[in-house]
Amino acid sequence: MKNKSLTQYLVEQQRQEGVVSAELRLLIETVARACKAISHAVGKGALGGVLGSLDSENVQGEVQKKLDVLSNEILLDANEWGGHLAAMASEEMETIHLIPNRYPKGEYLLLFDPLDGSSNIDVNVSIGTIFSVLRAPADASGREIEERDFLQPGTRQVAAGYAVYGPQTMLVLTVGNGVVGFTLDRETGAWRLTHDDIRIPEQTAEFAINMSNMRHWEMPVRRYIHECLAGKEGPLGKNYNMRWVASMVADVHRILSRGGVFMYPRDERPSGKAGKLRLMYEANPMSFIVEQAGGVAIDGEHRILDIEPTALHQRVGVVLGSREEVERVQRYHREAQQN
Ligand SMILES: O=P(O)(O)OC[C@H]1O[C@](O)(COP(=O)(O)O)[C@@H](O)[C@@H]1O
Repeated sequence: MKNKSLTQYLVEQQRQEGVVSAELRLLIETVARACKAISHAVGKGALGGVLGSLDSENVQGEVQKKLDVLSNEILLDANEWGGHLAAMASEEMETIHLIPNRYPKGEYLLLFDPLDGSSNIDVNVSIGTIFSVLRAPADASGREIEERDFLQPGTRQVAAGYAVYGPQTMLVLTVGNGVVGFTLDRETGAWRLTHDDIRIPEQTAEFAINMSNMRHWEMPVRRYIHECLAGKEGPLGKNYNMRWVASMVADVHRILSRGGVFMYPRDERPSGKAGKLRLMYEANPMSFIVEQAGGVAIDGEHRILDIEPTALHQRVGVVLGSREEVERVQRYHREAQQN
């Protein structure tokens, strides 16, 4: 049977489930089109002159890669004029991006990490784009959108997704009605539904963490990883495998495909306490997807989606994936507090 297109899927969600408005459908299709353009740029690599770094740094103080900036521009240009957005925010921009006055405004706010896993760009390893969609607050109508309008907990997201640029280009999406995956047909340029109702297995024996930071992790995470490393002879009674791509998109995609636990924990140093990953455009969209696929996502102790954001570029600890393992880490945090 022919695989459904992204448009067909969204129209069905609009008609049958009522979870997607016409404006949200346009928004998601526009983001998907932009991801297709980013995928083309990524695919050209050195032939397109897109590899390497620029002299600039982003708001996080990280050196910007050419593809970071290009992907950011592709997403801004694609989403400015359609009339579906009130404003955008990006990892690559210090402050929010208002829709220019020459274009009509819509009711949604779009946040994105245009190219996640930048350190993998030049070495031809999977990278991705992450996005999150919120509604502009009702009291924002008739006035200019401000940064505080974006500071909503992840539970308010109406859609979230990522594109992974790997051996295949895929778009994984939730509109709050489960998780689905589309594969880009490179011959026709269409997104085709290939992964219906993605579910994360509850149990796993695979973890993903940057082991080089072990000395900085908070104690409950150290305890958990020590137990994983102890294998069959240890308290967990099974041998674990480890994977770390260093692109959150690729690591989370593997976990959605075959289970596992992904961790970028808070650390013990005062300077690093909050973690590395960004709440609004990395942790929140991924947590929404993971929960919709039956998994769990916490900052160590608390559900990530319940966090009340205080800043656009806020960082957060992340432990997400298969239910049993994530709940174990959470339990270790509780036990550490009781002692
Ligand atoms: O290099 P590290 O410390 O292992 O960090 C890898 C993590 O950083 C990230 O790449 C985020 O950084 P960028 O958004 O700058 O690419 C995550 O995708 C990944 O999980």
